[in-house]
Amino acid sequence: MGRSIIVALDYSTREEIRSFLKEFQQESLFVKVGMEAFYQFGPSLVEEIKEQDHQLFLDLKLHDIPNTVKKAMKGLAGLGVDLVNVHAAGGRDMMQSALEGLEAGSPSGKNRAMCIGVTHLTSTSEEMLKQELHINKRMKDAVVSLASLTKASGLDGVVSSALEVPWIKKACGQSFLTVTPGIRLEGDLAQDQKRVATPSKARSLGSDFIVVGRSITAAENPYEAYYKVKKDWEGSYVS
Ligand SMILES: O=c1ccn([C@@H]2O[C@H](COP(=O)(O)O)[C@@H](O)[C@H]2O)c(=O)[nH]1
Repeated sequence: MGRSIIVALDYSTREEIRSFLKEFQQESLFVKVGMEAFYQFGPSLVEEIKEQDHQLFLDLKLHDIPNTVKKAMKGLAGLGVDLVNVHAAGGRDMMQSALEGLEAGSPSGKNRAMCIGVTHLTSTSEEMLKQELHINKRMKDAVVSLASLTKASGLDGVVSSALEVPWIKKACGQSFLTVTPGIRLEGDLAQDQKRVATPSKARSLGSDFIVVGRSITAAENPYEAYYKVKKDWEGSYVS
């Protein structure tokens, strides 16, 4: 898996998802289906996207007891997605069970999907970490602590903000994947995101994947916005 942009398909209708993807018939994208789309449109949406040869991150952030997560992951593995995730706060047993379920459910002859752990959501601020979650650590230390647990549990990487990537790579190694949402083009509103970076900043900090939703999907012309993000991420226009 090379460094790339993952487009969050957070649309409220299936038609909007279809018309976005229609613009990219000549190009294979890496897209993300999250709770909003999956809970409405289900596995058939995943199948439809995979048939178009796009890579797919199914972002359902599983967080439950180990047995439940193992069985849920076994079911998701059958969908043939490329990347799945769990909340690292579920702990080592839960994360290892997720991997067991993923391996058990993967189509025979195919590699299992990559599995990553969500550290602290990019909508969490330093203040919220202390005041609401009662974690008396700096954000970077709290994120590295969950990243190290994720690595020790055998997962392939983490979700964090781009701002913590250098510390994660230092603690967990360069090949440990960092998938970073909270991406905004210069001048875009952060909205509910608290730990944000531009695509070029994320790249310079070492992110492997940036996850971009509203800067693309809510733009007047999402197709052009995708290439604007790509230009900032790669440093040159590729179309
Ligand atoms: O910590 C996290 C984990 C996941 N997300 C998801 O990424 C996208 C970001 O959307 P934007 O519109 O670019 O803000 C969204 O699907 C989230 O569920 C995240 O933002 N932070």
